[in-house]
Amino acid sequence: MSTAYEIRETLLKLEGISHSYNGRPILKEVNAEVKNVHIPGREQGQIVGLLGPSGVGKTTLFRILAGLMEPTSGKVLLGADAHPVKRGTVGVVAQDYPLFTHRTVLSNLLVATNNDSAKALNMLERFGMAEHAKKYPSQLSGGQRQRVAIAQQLLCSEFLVLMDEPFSGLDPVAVKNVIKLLGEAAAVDEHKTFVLVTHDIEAAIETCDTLWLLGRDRDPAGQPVPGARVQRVIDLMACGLAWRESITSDPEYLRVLSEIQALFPQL
Ligand SMILES: Nc1ncnc2c1ncn2[C@@H]1O[C@H](COP(=O)(O)OP(=O)(O)OP(=O)(O)O)[C@@H](O)[C@H]1O
Repeated sequence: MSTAYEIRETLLKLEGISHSYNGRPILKEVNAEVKNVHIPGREQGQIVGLLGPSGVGKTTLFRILAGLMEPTSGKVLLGADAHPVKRGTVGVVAQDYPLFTHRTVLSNLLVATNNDSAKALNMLERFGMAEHAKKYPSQLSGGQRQRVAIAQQLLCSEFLVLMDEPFSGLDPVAVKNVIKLLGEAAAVDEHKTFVLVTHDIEAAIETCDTLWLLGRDRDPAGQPVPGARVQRVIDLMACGLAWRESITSDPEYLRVLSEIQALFPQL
Protein backbone atom coordinates (compact mmCIF):
# COMPACT_ATOMS: atom_id res chain seq x y z
CA MET A 1 0.00 0.00 0.00
CA SER A 2 1.38 3.42 -0.86
CA THR A 3 2.04 6.03 1.86
CA ALA A 4 -0.35 9.01 2.03
CA TYR A 5 1.44 12.39 1.98
CA GLU A 6 0.67 16.06 1.71
CA ILE A 7 2.74 18.58 -0.24
CA ARG A 8 3.36 21.80 1.70
CA GLU A 9 5.60 24.87 1.45
CA THR A 10 8.69 25.29 -0.71
CA LEU A 11 11.95 24.49 1.10
CA LEU A 12 14.44 24.98 -1.71
CA LYS A 13 14.11 26.89 -4.95
CA LEU A 14 16.60 27.12 -7.81
CA GLU A 15 15.55 30.22 -9.70
CA GLY A 16 16.93 30.77 -13.19
CA ILE A 17 20.48 29.72 -12.35
CA SER A 18 22.95 30.27 -15.16
CA HIS A 19 26.70 29.97 -14.95
CA SER A 20 29.51 30.53 -17.41
CA TYR A 21 33.25 29.97 -17.01
CA ASN A 22 35.21 32.55 -19.03
CA GLY A 23 32.13 33.27 -21.15
CA ARG A 24 31.46 29.57 -21.81
CA PRO A 25 27.92 28.66 -20.68
CA ILE A 26 27.77 25.60 -18.41
CA LEU A 27 24.37 26.07 -16.75
CA LYS A 28 21.50 27.88 -18.45
CA GLU A 29 18.29 28.76 -16.62
CA VAL A 30 18.28 25.90 -14.11
CA ASN A 31 14.89 25.95 -12.41
CA ALA A 32 13.74 23.43 -9.82
CA GLU A 33 12.18 23.29 -6.40
CA VAL A 34 11.73 21.03 -3.41
CA LYS A 35 8.62 21.19 -1.28
CA ASN A 36 8.05 20.04 2.26
CA VAL A 37 6.32 16.66 2.09
CA HIS A 38 4.32 15.95 5.20
CA ILE A 39 3.49 12.39 6.18
CA PRO A 40 1.09 12.31 9.14
CA GLY A 41 2.74 10.97 12.29
CA ARG A 42 6.29 10.96 11.02
CA GLU A 43 9.15 13.19 9.96
CA GLN A 44 10.15 12.77 6.34
CA GLY A 45 12.78 14.99 4.78
CA GLN A 46 13.31 14.96 1.05
CA ILE A 47 16.12 13.29 -0.90
CA VAL A 48 16.81 14.61 -4.37
CA GLY A 49 19.22 12.93 -6.78
CA LEU A 50 21.07 15.14 -9.26
CA LEU A 51 21.98 13.01 -12.27
CA GLY A 52 23.60 13.86 -15.56
CA PRO A 53 26.44 12.87 -17.85
CA SER A 54 30.05 13.62 -17.01
CA GLY A 55 31.03 17.26 -17.52
CA VAL A 56 27.44 18.54 -17.76
CA GLY A 57 27.76 20.85 -14.73
CA LYS A 58 26.71 18.85 -11.64
CA THR A 59 29.69 19.92 -9.52
CA THR A 60 29.20 23.51 -10.64
CA LEU A 61 25.56 23.39 -9.52
CA PHE A 62 26.58 21.63 -6.27
CA ARG A 63 28.98 24.47 -5.43
CA ILE A 64 26.32 27.07 -6.21
CA LEU A 65 23.77 25.21 -4.02
CA ALA A 66 26.31 25.13 -1.18
CA GLY A 67 26.76 28.89 -1.42
CA LEU A 68 30.43 28.32 -2.25
CA MET A 69 30.15 30.00 -5.62
CA GLU A 70 27.97 32.82 -6.98
CA PRO A 71 26.19 31.91 -10.21
CA THR A 72 26.54 34.30 -13.14
CA SER A 73 22.81 34.89 -12.71
CA GLY A 74 19.90 33.41 -10.77
CA LYS A 75 19.38 32.49 -7.13
CA VAL A 76 19.23 29.64 -4.65
CA LEU A 77 16.45 30.34 -2.14
CA LEU A 78 15.91 28.49 1.12
CA GLY A 79 12.95 28.07 3.46
CA ALA A 80 9.37 29.31 3.36
CA ASP A 81 10.65 32.93 3.48
CA ALA A 82 12.82 32.27 0.39
CA HIS A 83 16.06 33.74 1.74
CA PRO A 84 19.18 33.44 -0.40
CA VAL A 85 21.65 30.68 0.42
CA LYS A 86 24.73 31.73 2.38
CA ARG A 87 28.08 29.97 2.61
CA GLY A 88 28.28 28.00 5.85
CA THR A 89 24.54 27.39 6.30
CA VAL A 90 24.43 24.34 4.01
CA GLY A 91 25.77 20.96 5.12
CA VAL A 92 28.28 19.47 2.72
CA VAL A 93 29.27 15.81 3.03
CA ALA A 94 32.35 15.34 0.89
CA GLN A 95 33.34 11.96 -0.55
CA ASP A 96 36.06 11.23 2.01
CA TYR A 97 33.88 12.06 5.06
CA PRO A 98 36.24 14.58 6.64
CA LEU A 99 36.08 14.85 10.44
CA PHE A 100 38.33 16.61 12.94
CA THR A 101 40.88 13.85 13.57
CA HIS A 102 42.03 15.18 16.95
CA ARG A 103 38.47 15.29 18.32
CA THR A 104 36.29 12.42 19.49
CA VAL A 105 33.04 11.52 17.72
CA LEU A 106 31.04 13.44 20.35
CA SER A 107 33.36 16.42 20.16
CA ASN A 108 32.98 16.47 16.34
CA LEU A 109 29.23 16.82 16.84
CA LEU A 110 29.60 19.38 19.64
CA VAL A 111 31.43 21.67 17.22
CA ALA A 112 28.37 21.50 14.96
CA THR A 113 25.91 22.28 17.78
CA ASN A 114 27.73 25.09 19.58
CA ASN A 115 28.38 22.71 22.48
CA ASP A 116 24.76 21.61 22.91
CA SER A 117 25.57 18.16 24.31
CA ALA A 118 21.93 17.00 24.59
CA LYS A 119 21.44 17.70 20.88
CA ALA A 120 24.72 16.02 19.92
CA LEU A 121 24.03 12.92 22.05
CA ASN A 122 20.49 12.66 20.70
CA MET A 123 21.85 12.64 17.14
CA LEU A 124 24.42 9.97 18.05
CA GLU A 125 21.59 7.83 19.47
CA ARG A 126 19.53 8.29 16.30
CA PHE A 127 22.46 7.24 14.17
CA GLY A 128 23.27 4.22 16.35
CA MET A 129 26.66 5.71 17.24
CA ALA A 130 26.24 6.48 20.98
CA GLU A 131 28.57 3.63 22.00
CA HIS A 132 31.33 5.13 19.83
CA ALA A 133 31.03 8.66 21.27
CA LYS A 134 34.47 8.61 22.88
CA LYS A 135 36.35 7.17 19.91
CA TYR A 136 38.48 9.18 17.51
CA PRO A 137 37.74 9.11 13.76
CA SER A 138 40.79 6.88 13.11
CA GLN A 139 39.17 4.21 15.34
CA LEU A 140 35.98 4.03 13.22
CA SER A 141 35.10 1.97 10.14
CA GLY A 142 34.40 3.80 6.87
CA GLY A 143 30.64 3.32 7.34
CA GLN A 144 30.78 4.64 10.89
CA ARG A 145 32.77 7.70 9.77
CA GLN A 146 30.15 8.35 7.13
CA ARG A 147 27.39 8.19 9.79
CA VAL A 148 29.19 10.73 11.95
CA ALA A 149 29.88 13.02 8.97
CA ILE A 150 26.21 13.00 7.94
CA ALA A 151 25.04 13.56 11.54
CA GLN A 152 27.48 16.46 11.87
CA GLN A 153 26.30 18.13 8.65
CA LEU A 154 22.63 17.60 9.58
CA LEU A 155 23.29 19.40 12.86
CA CYS A 156 25.05 22.39 11.38
CA SER A 157 22.83 22.93 8.35
CA GLU A 158 19.73 25.03 8.14
CA PHE A 159 17.67 23.30 5.42
CA LEU A 160 20.01 21.60 3.04
CA VAL A 161 22.63 18.83 3.14
CA LEU A 162 24.58 18.18 -0.04
CA MET A 163 26.37 14.90 -0.71
CA ASP A 164 28.98 14.35 -3.34
CA GLU A 165 28.92 10.86 -4.91
CA PRO A 166 27.86 8.95 -1.77
CA PHE A 167 27.90 5.57 -3.58
CA SER A 168 31.11 5.80 -5.54
CA GLY A 169 33.83 3.23 -4.94
CA LEU A 170 31.65 1.06 -2.69
CA ASP A 171 30.91 -2.65 -3.02
CA PRO A 172 27.23 -3.65 -3.50
CA VAL A 173 26.69 -4.42 0.20
CA ALA A 174 28.14 -1.06 1.22
CA VAL A 175 25.91 0.69 -1.35
CA LYS A 176 22.84 -0.94 0.25
CA ASN A 177 24.05 0.24 3.68
CA VAL A 178 24.41 3.82 2.44
CA ILE A 179 20.92 3.70 0.89
CA LYS A 180 19.54 2.58 4.26
CA LEU A 181 21.55 5.20 6.17
CA LEU A 182 20.33 8.02 3.93
CA GLY A 183 16.75 6.83 4.44
CA GLU A 184 17.30 7.07 8.21
CA ALA A 185 19.01 10.46 7.93
CA ALA A 186 16.15 11.93 5.89
CA ALA A 187 13.68 10.72 8.52
CA VAL A 188 15.19 13.04 11.15
CA ASP A 189 13.47 16.27 10.07
CA GLU A 190 10.82 16.97 7.41
CA HIS A 191 12.35 20.42 6.79
CA LYS A 192 15.73 19.04 5.75
CA THR A 193 16.50 18.20 2.16
CA PHE A 194 19.39 16.06 0.95
CA VAL A 195 20.68 16.64 -2.56
CA LEU A 196 22.95 13.86 -3.81
CA VAL A 197 25.16 14.16 -6.85
CA THR A 198 25.64 10.70 -8.25
CA HIS A 199 26.41 8.67 -11.35
CA ASP A 200 24.66 5.63 -9.91
CA ILE A 201 21.17 5.65 -11.44
CA GLU A 202 20.04 2.46 -9.69
CA ALA A 203 21.10 3.59 -6.22
CA ALA A 204 19.56 7.01 -6.88
CA ILE A 205 16.15 5.49 -7.67
CA GLU A 206 16.36 3.35 -4.54
CA THR A 207 17.37 6.27 -2.31
CA CYS A 208 15.65 9.36 -3.62
CA ASP A 209 12.16 10.86 -3.63
CA THR A 210 12.82 13.01 -6.69
CA LEU A 211 15.41 12.93 -9.46
CA TRP A 212 16.63 15.96 -11.41
CA LEU A 213 18.17 15.06 -14.75
CA LEU A 214 20.61 17.75 -15.81
CA GLY A 215 21.29 17.98 -19.54
CA ARG A 216 21.68 20.22 -22.56
CA ASP A 217 19.12 21.15 -25.19
CA ARG A 218 19.72 19.95 -28.75
CA ASP A 219 19.77 22.06 -31.90
CA PRO A 220 17.74 20.98 -34.97
CA ALA A 221 20.73 18.91 -36.15
CA GLY A 222 20.68 17.02 -32.83
CA GLN A 223 23.88 18.62 -31.52
CA PRO A 224 24.02 19.69 -27.84
CA VAL A 225 23.60 23.42 -27.23
CA PRO A 226 26.00 24.70 -24.49
CA GLY A 227 24.42 25.29 -21.09
CA ALA A 228 22.57 22.60 -19.14
CA ARG A 229 19.27 22.85 -17.32
CA VAL A 230 17.01 20.42 -15.46
CA GLN A 231 15.56 18.58 -18.45
CA ARG A 232 13.39 16.21 -16.52
CA VAL A 233 12.07 15.85 -12.98
CA ILE A 234 11.16 12.30 -11.97
CA ASP A 235 8.77 12.17 -9.02
CA LEU A 236 9.48 8.81 -7.36
CA MET A 237 6.87 9.49 -4.65
CA ALA A 238 4.14 9.67 -7.30
CA CYS A 239 5.56 6.46 -8.85
CA GLY A 240 5.10 4.73 -5.47
CA LEU A 241 8.86 4.10 -5.19
CA ALA A 242 9.69 6.37 -2.22
CA TRP A 243 10.00 5.32 1.45
CA ARG A 244 10.08 1.61 0.68
CA GLU A 245 12.76 -1.01 0.97
CA SER A 246 13.52 -3.66 -1.64
CA ILE A 247 11.99 -1.90 -4.64
CA THR A 248 14.39 -3.33 -7.20
CA SER A 249 12.10 -6.14 -8.30
CA ASP A 250 9.08 -3.82 -8.59
CA PRO A 251 8.06 -3.43 -12.27
CA GLU A 252 7.73 0.34 -11.72
CA TYR A 253 11.38 0.52 -10.58
CA LEU A 254 12.45 -1.33 -13.71
CA ARG A 255 10.32 0.98 -15.88
CA VAL A 256 11.81 4.15 -14.35
CA LEU A 257 15.33 2.70 -14.63
CA SER A 258 14.95 1.92 -18.33
CA GLU A 259 13.34 5.34 -18.95
CA ILE A 260 16.36 7.11 -17.42
CA GLN A 261 18.85 4.85 -19.20
CA ALA A 262 17.15 5.70 -22.50
CA LEU A 263 17.18 9.45 -21.73
CA PHE A 264 20.79 9.60 -20.60
CA PRO A 265 22.51 9.61 -24.02
CA GLN A 266 20.40 12.64 -24.99
CA LEU A 267 21.33 14.69 -21.93
N1 LIG B 1 36.83 26.48 -12.53
C1 LIG B 1 36.52 26.18 -13.79
N2 LIG B 1 36.95 26.96 -14.82
C2 LIG B 1 36.63 26.67 -16.10
N3 LIG B 1 35.86 25.62 -16.47
C3 LIG B 1 35.43 24.81 -15.51
C4 LIG B 1 35.73 25.03 -14.12
N4 LIG B 1 35.13 24.05 -13.39
C5 LIG B 1 34.51 23.24 -14.27
N5 LIG B 1 34.67 23.69 -15.54
C6 LIG B 1 34.08 23.11 -16.75
O1 LIG B 1 32.67 23.13 -16.61
C7 LIG B 1 32.08 21.94 -17.13
C8 LIG B 1 31.22 21.30 -16.07
O2 LIG B 1 32.08 20.81 -15.03
P1 LIG B 1 31.49 20.10 -13.72
O3 LIG B 1 32.66 19.70 -12.90
O4 LIG B 1 30.48 20.98 -13.11
O5 LIG B 1 30.77 18.82 -14.38
P2 LIG B 1 30.22 17.47 -13.69
O6 LIG B 1 28.87 17.24 -14.28
O7 LIG B 1 30.34 17.57 -12.23
O8 LIG B 1 31.24 16.40 -14.25
P3 LIG B 1 31.66 14.95 -13.63
O9 LIG B 1 30.42 14.12 -13.62
O10 LIG B 1 32.66 14.46 -14.63
O11 LIG B 1 32.25 15.21 -12.27
C9 LIG B 1 33.23 21.09 -17.64
O12 LIG B 1 33.33 21.28 -19.02
C10 LIG B 1 34.44 21.63 -16.92
O13 LIG B 1 35.59 21.49 -17.71
